[in-house]
Amino acid sequence: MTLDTTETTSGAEEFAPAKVNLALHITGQRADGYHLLDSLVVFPRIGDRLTASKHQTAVSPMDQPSATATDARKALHLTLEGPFGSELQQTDSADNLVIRAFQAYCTAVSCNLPDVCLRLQKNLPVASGIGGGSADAAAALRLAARLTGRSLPSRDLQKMALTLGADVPVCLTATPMRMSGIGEILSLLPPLPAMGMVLINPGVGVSTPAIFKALDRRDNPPLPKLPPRFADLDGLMAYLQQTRNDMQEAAEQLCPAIADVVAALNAQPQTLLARMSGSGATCFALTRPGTETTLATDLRQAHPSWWITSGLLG
Ligand SMILES: C[C@@](CO)(OP(=O)(O)O)[C@H](O)COP(=O)(O)OP(=O)(O)OC[C@H]1O[C@@H](n2ccc(N)nc2=O)[C@H](O)[C@@H]1O
Ligand SMILES: Nc1ncnc2c1ncn2[C@@H]1O[C@H](COP(=O)(O)OP(=O)(O)O)[C@@H](O)[C@H]1O
Repeated sequence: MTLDTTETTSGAEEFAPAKVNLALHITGQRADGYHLLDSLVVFPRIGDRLTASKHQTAVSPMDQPSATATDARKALHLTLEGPFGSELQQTDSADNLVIRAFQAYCTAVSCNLPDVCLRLQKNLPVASGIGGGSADAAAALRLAARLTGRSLPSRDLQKMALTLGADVPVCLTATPMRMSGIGEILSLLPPLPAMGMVLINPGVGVSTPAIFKALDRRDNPPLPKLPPRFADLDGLMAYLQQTRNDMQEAAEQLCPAIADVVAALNAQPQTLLARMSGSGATCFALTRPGTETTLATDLRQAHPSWWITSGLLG
């Protein structure tokens, strides 16, 4: 995917695509408790948007943001908008991964924080297995690099990303990757065929550490050997059928709605593969390109309370 980075009259913008684990094998555990993964990660054109604009001294009542959080100590202002913005409002803005990433970057390049207002359009559900916070952190690192005009060697940037979260390094690439270690070892995948994707969250937040803790096994086999290329979408599906999400069973036990989502996706003719992403509760279906919209529409009618969205991959 080409990352959508724009300069507009209102400022600079970074797209923060969702991270979807097409397969997630848990292969071990480090002495510090972190789990070793072997995962195929992709980035649909579905995500948050982070914008930086020059400080405005006066804001008319019409322009008042839906929710505003200010990091007073450092003069970085973060406005939270969009369908899930208010959920993050309860958290201190200094803990928001956008602010943490900005601060970490500016410290590393020995720059003052740029005098900008940050605006996060939060379209992705929070704590939902699609790395919304990690995607935002990665977008903030990219934006900080643009605004300060100072770059970091890629090895240092990846190291910094890992301190913000195990999923942040892969989100920095926003490119289909095989991810291993605890998230820091990344390798390119063979080119993937075009496909559609539907994401569904049943409206339940799931705690990543809680699901890791609840796992029955931590020594599962790694991913099967990847072919040099996938002939077509059917070839990719045949490969993915041999893979799993090793967190899904534990997540379904703690959050039974996940099994309902996967069953609802599997009952639709457009679905080629349905599975949970990350530690849940968001699940995805892969479809032939063009059929993802009807799948999303059909399920929205049957399950109006679920968050359902669709997009293309590749
Ligand atoms: C499970 C995955 C799969 O992609 O996705 P999500 O469900 O978060 O989307 C990730 O490994 C999550 O990465 P991320 O959400 O960045 O995790 P972090 O903030 O670094 O860690 C949160 C907590 O999860 C546990 N953790 C995380 C990563 C890992 N490889 N092993 C772990 O045991 C640790 O208990 C840690 O304290
Ligand atoms: N910008 C952000 N977006 C989402 N979550 C954030 C953000 N900043 C901090 N967080 C915190 O990070 C945690 C993990 O969020 P998230 O990345 O959405 O989870 P997941 O990786 O499971 O999808 C949440 O509990 C949330 O409080």
